Amino acid sequence: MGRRAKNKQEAPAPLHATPFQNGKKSNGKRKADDEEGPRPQKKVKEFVEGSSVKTKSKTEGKGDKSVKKSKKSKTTKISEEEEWGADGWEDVPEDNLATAAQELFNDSDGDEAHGFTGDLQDLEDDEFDADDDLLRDGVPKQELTFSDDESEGEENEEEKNFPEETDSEAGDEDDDEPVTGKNIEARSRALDKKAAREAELDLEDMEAAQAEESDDDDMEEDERFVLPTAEEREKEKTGAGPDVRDLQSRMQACVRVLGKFKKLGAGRSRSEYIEQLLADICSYYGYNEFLAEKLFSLFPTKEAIEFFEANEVSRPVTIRTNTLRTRRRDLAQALINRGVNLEPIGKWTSVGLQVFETPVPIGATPEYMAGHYMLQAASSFLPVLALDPQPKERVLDMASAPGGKTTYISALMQNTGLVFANDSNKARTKSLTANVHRLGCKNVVVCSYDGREFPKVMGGFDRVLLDAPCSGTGVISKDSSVKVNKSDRDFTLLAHLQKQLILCAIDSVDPSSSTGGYVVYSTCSVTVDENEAVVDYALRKRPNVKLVDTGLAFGRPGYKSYRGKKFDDKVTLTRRFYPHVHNMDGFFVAKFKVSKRAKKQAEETERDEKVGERVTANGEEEVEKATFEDEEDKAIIQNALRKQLKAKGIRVKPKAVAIAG
Ligand SMILES: C[S@@+](CC[C@H](N)C(=O)[O-])C[C@H]1O[C@@H](n2cnc3c(N)ncnc32)[C@H](O)[C@@H]1O
Repeated sequence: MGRRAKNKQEAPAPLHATPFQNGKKSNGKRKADDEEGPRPQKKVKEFVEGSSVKTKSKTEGKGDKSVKKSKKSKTTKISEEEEWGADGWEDVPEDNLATAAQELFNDSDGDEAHGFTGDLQDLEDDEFDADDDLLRDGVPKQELTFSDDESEGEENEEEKNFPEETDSEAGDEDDDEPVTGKNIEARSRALDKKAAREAELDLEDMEAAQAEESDDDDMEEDERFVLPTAEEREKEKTGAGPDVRDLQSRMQACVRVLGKFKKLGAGRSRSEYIEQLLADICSYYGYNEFLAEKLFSLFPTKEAIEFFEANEVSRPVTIRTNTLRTRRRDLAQALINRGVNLEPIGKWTSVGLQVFETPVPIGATPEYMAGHYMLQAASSFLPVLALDPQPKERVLDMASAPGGKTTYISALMQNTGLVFANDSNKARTKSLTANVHRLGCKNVVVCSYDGREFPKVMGGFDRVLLDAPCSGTGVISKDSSVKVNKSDRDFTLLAHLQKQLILCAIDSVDPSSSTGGYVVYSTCSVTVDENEAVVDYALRKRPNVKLVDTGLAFGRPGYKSYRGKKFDDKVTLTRRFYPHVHNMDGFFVAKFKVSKRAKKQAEETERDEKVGERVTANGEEEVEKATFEDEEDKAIIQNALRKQLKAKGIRVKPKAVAIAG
């Protein structure tokens, strides 16, 4: 069994077993899987002075050819995104691209490599002939067949040449045989079948494990785990900290006890075990206590550990075909010819490809430079699929930089209509503009306003996407700084901003749009404060909107209640995506239909907005003005305006500073 089926993002795809599954090591079959092929990079932990943790990749420095982000790229990304959380990795830093491109095409003109936005054909014919020949040497030109490309309406000759596979043929597919244009579709089907067989085996394994577990019960009763005493814990803190293995087995033991508390509780309270487990999670994975607890409380105990484990593993490298420039089959063919090992992501997307190995930098191939694809996390396709933009519509992407979703929206609209790509961060609109040009999106207007200024700036949109600034708790595997740099206050402020933005997004929609009238709200965070609580707030503040089905084929329903706070029943229509369940970044998607406001409703909303109520991140109700006319909002908006003016090189009067006392 090769790595591909294992990493394949068929949804919902189970990730590898974690060391904590069933409180036991992963089963033999999974181990065999692991041994056969590379897997997402696991970070190895080094415990330094008790609780602080350093992480490094096992494959670091080994010359591994599998795709991974360079250290430089990671650092740049973190600094760019630390404020708002990473979202996918659409914004491959331009510097990296330029260097990588130059490495790949030493003969080509650096400026052209930067600025080229034309058609690949031009590149192939002119500058890159020699290099392409080199790259193509030894890789015979292959033919490729995809039947599900959205750009294709008719069945073509090539497809007819591939008869349906029988089960046995699919099963006999050899994983080590190279992927070719001809066999890629068959391989994909075979892998689907293998995955299904695997799932069956998993079930059998699980049943066997459960049976084994009950046999073990007597033994477990004899070997009840005893929590360390307060002194022992203190000693651990002041000393060198527990050994990694001891930590692991203590966590396993706590999970096991909490799973069968009545039997194994050993006279201690549940909260004592939870406290110990949380302390160990902080030491082992390197989270601050606040975030560890916040994330832990989202899941049942065993699943929480699976979530934390999945955050230690890189997500698969995925790209989105830009159908404005090419078709997926042609793109796959071109990349395969360069030696790239790839496969369609899954049935739910007709434009996504998953890259397993590549001998060339995937962010600097001629196809990349010519805008044939976007480096884009699979999760980042989802809000756009939910938005479902139609040709000729007027769409607002309210927080759009660096443009992964904007360019997808533009492609789905087939370069017709208008997409307003807004982002309040002027600096980030540079990479947005670059991507818009590279991908040949001609229906996009880039602008830079604070999203809360809409619809005053502009309204009447058929659809609005609010891919909101968030804490990034869904993308910890890409940006581990989130583990330690988020506090309670950050979540309160973010939720406040998200609530303001979502109302503006709703108010920017034309409720009488004949084709649309939708808002999609998404975040790359998994916390309830930033997701269900925001959606619930919008439903209460805008009685003219209702939640509708996202149309996404997978994902878990949103929480109906959380920590004593009950949300609107329809919140279950929202979708949550998790690294440990779907093998993609943690993500949240909600879709609203906006209707006309009844006059009475409009008046009520207006009144409400003057003295409304706000739900804080902790679920407490607070009285506040919901209009953006209160002092706090004014200050924020003023500040944003000052920044914008400064960025435009306009001199701004210094702020009046109140001097206390
Ligand atoms: C999650 S990222 C968006 C990613 C983008 N949708 C994509 O797919 O490439 C959130 C963005 O919100 C922007 N942002 C933060 N506050 C904003 C505001 N008040 N109004 C508009 N944009 C804002 C940030 O600059 C950031 O680029």
